[in-house]
Amino acid sequence: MSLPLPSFARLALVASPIRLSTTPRLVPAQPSFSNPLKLLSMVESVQAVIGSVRSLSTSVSPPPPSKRARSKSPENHPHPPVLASASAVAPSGEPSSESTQGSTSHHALPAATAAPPQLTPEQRQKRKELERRSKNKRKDYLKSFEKSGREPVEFDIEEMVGKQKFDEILSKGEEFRDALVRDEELEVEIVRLNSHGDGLALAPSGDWVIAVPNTLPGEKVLCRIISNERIWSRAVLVKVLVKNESLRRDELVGCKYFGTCGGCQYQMLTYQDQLNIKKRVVENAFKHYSGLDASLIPAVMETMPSPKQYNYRTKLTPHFDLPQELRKRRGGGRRKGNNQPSEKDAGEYEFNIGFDCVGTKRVMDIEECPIATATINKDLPGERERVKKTIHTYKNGATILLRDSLREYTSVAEDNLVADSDVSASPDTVTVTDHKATVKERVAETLFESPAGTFFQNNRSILPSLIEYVRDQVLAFVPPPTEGGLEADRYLVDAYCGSGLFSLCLAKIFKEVSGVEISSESIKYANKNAELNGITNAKFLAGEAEKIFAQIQYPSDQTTVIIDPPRRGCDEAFITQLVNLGPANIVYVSCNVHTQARDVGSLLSKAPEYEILSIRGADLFPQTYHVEGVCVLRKKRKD
Ligand SMILES: C[S@@+](CC[C@H](N)C(=O)[O-])C[C@H]1O[C@@H](n2cnc3c(N)ncnc32)[C@H](O)[C@@H]1O
Repeated sequence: MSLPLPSFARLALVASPIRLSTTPRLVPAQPSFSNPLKLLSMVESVQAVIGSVRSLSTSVSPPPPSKRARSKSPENHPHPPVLASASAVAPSGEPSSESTQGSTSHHALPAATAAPPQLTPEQRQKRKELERRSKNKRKDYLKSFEKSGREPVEFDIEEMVGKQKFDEILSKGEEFRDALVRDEELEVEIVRLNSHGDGLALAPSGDWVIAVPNTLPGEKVLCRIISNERIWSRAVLVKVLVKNESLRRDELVGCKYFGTCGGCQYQMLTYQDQLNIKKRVVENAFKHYSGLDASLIPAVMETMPSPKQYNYRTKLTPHFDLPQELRKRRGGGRRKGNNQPSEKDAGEYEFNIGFDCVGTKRVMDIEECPIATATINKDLPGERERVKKTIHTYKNGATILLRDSLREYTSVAEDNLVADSDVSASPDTVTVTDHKATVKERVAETLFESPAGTFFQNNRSILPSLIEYVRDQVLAFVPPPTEGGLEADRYLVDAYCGSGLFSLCLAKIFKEVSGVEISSESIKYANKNAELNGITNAKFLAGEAEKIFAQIQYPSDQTTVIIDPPRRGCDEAFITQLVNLGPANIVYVSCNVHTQARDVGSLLSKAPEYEILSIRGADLFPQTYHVEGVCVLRKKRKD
């Protein structure tokens, strides 16, 4: 019987010496293998592929444990076109002559040692160059795979080209071939969105996928290829030829840069459609990354909407590269004295300050950002001007920080915090640009201070609903009664607590709360914030999240743990100790639903006594593809 051909997901199984890091990677559901012989021969076949990869990339060394997991996932649309099966999506046309030539070279890639027949010196040179590029791409891919596992887009590709073809491409080592020619323009039909909000289309060859930002399922578009990735190519939209009339609402677009700036993806959609898309992203994350049987995953709830859909971002970080001209004038630092660029000529340099363009790392000039608060937009021109005037003082490019802070807690009217009509700069808020300066926030009645350079949630308008939702999840759990028949006390562990958002907002419903956070600066402010709010039942600890478990002695059946880690998710050590504590309730909040799904799967595999009660996305970043996940778990009661 022919073996299922290896994919990189399975490749992870055999790359165990590299995998045995303390940090779990974003690895999707693994198939269970009942037949050890089959597994063994599959391992051998995978090792053969690894061998060929390693022979091409001898310098790949085990990378450090995961620091960051990329937020990508497959995407389904609220009104998805029927996904064609592999056979139904067979090539709709022959590859162009250029791409055919390209693929000839790439097909030869796994057998890089075999001498090519009768090639001209130019052809040999070209072939060498392609091999070098593929080798580098493989190296990069392996590194990123070690960090974050299989990319969500790969699930889309596998479904679109068909599993058999997908596995075949990997086994032949053809996944990095230059399948499409750069700058080539192609007419394609978008069949779905990926988790980054890009439309995905099958290339004419039928065994490759093209991602085209700013397109929607069902649309026919003209796109221009900009780069080849792993089994897919990036393209930019040239023109929508046939638009999706039921989804595309270009009149809703609220920004003059939309379509060119890489910051937002969904401005051409109604808000409800944005929420529906995000719900599908959460569903697919749990389907592909939790490794759980579908029966254990409850139906994903409707996405929690943001009261503000524009002017909500309280933090903006435009960046810039050092102008080439300035670099040249510095002469690599060799020029001395009066020849050095000075304040006098700072204004001469032309450079952009803003965000990356769609699909590239080129910075585009951004003078206003309608998803940022009106206060930030009021102060953005001044900050840009300051950078332009002082550019000669920068050694390199940099990122500038603008944070919207309340001036005083007392003066802020509730509707200034949340109303969508707040489009002119509020007199109650001020922009802070110094990383060390203090930012003031209020979430319902709870007041917060934190240094501008540390973490605080960026959409102030949705925080009251988010906190209320989490509070309801905690209160829905009634701890077993005490001997006197009274409701027992509740305890909270707030892991990855920042400056105390969850613990302090919820302190009232607990007997005691304990927060842990790696940033000692944030912990300093968490303690200050407890004082600021007159909260006396909160303790905070600076350190790795798992350190908290040695510090608390809460009765597990009365304890809730809130987890809100960075994008890379929780460390294995944390999950193990969480399982040892065995709290009654777990509320896992995450800005990366893929690592969240992975961690929840890992938790349930270690502790099957837990069940998932609910999964829900929260829209902290309207107009963009980002979605925050909230997953509630509970220990099954014996009674
Ligand atoms: C997404 S933020 C959440 C913060 C807080 N819950 C809030 O909503 O404001 C994640 C936090 O985890 C912290 N962090 C990162 N790695 C950590 C670790 N290994 N242990 C504890 N905290 C960590 C970061 O400093 C950051 O403040």
